[in-house]
Amino acid sequence: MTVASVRVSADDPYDVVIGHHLHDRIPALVGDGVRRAAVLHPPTMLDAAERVAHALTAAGIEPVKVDVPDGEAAKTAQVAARCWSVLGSAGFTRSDAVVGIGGGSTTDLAGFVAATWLRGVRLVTVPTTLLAMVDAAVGGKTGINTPEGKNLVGAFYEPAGVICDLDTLVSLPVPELRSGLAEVVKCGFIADPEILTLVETDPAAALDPAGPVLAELVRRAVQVKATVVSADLRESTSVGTRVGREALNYGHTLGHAIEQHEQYRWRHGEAISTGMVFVAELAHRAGLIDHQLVARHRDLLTGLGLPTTYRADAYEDLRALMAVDKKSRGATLRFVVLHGLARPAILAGPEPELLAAAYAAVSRA
Ligand SMILES: NC(=O)c1ccc[n+]([C@@H]2O[C@H](COP(=O)([O-])OP(=O)(O)OC[C@H]3O[C@@H](n4cnc5c(N)ncnc54)[C@H](O)[C@@H]3O)[C@@H](O)[C@H]2O)c1
Ligand SMILES: O=C(O)C(=O)C[C@@H](O)[C@H](O)[C@H](O)COP(=O)(O)O
Ligand SMILES: [Zn+2]
Repeated sequence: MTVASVRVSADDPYDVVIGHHLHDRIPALVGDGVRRAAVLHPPTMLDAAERVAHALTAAGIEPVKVDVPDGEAAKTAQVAARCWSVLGSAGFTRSDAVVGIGGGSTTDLAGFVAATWLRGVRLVTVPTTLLAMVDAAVGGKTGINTPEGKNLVGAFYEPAGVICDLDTLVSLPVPELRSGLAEVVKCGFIADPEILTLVETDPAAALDPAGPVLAELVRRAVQVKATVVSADLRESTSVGTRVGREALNYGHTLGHAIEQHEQYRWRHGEAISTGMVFVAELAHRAGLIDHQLVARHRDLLTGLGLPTTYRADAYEDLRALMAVDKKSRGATLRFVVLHGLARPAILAGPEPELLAAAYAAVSRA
């Protein structure tokens, strides 16, 4: 049953289908002319991958299951190379396809493998975490990490379609739901304040994987992402303070630095949560937003059980890690900030004192 279908209209339009019992639709999306499909999945999604493999077989498509490491450990050059070897040994051609079923780590890797094998084979993403449904599996950013930083190697490569089966969220641990909600809340601050109202009105309902509130939050967040990506797929339209796709990076400059500093022990959404409060503090100190909007960030995110502080002694390390952020231009750090609710903009090269003061406001001993 489809709850909503959201179109992404960038280079090659495709739909993000949100609903229940949707996995039967995967073979049709993989495509008629396709002979074989590699099904990349983490160990936690083995059963789901087997069901998908069964459905593909029934549709006359030969499945090749590829078990990839769980979590961030999947996003390495070594794992990508292992996937290329599997495709190479199986003789995958351009009439074959890649399906990524799992969280954002799996769909980022699967997308990168699909983008790079033979310079591009068909890709279908099947996100099974909240975070991947509302963000990672949608919009064509694919990639892996390097020792120097997060997502430093990758490609913009669009899927042929995205299947968000809400039923899979029922087995998702609560901390993973919270992490996904951080990206949902991000969409609220940058574009759709109704998201914030829904979460503030009933945070427990937002965390109920089987309830209607979460389904509505998924639809709204996917719509925000689709609108932004449709206007600026390759993140190339920011000029001066005006921001394009980079708006989706709200909270990510510090967030990615924290993830790397923690050697990926923090979940992505947890790091982004602290990162959002940090840029709200930065925008406030730059005279762009009032303190009530900063407090709204803190209250909403703590209300969801997400972190909003980080170690005071890590500041110098984090500054160095932020320098490799993709938004940097030369030595100039660029941050996505708000000029008001749902008014994202770029703040380039803030004074070191301003940065340090904003960090002090989110730091703890
Ligand atoms: N490409 C993009 O635009 C984009 C956007 C946002 C985030 N990301 C990336 O996504 C990654 C984070 O994704 P994530 O939060 O989904 O983490 P994840 O992929 O590591 O998944 C989190 C955990 O949930 C488990 N899991 C997945 N589905 C499950 C289910 N239905 N039931 C039980 N357990 C399940 C996984 O095995 C894993 O242990 C990060 O690498 C981040 O950089 C990419
Ligand atoms: O889709 C985008 O664009 C985003 O920035 C979404 C982010 O939530 C996501 O974490 C993305 O992977 C970050 O991209 P990066 O370019 O900063 O690596
Ligand atoms: Zn993110």
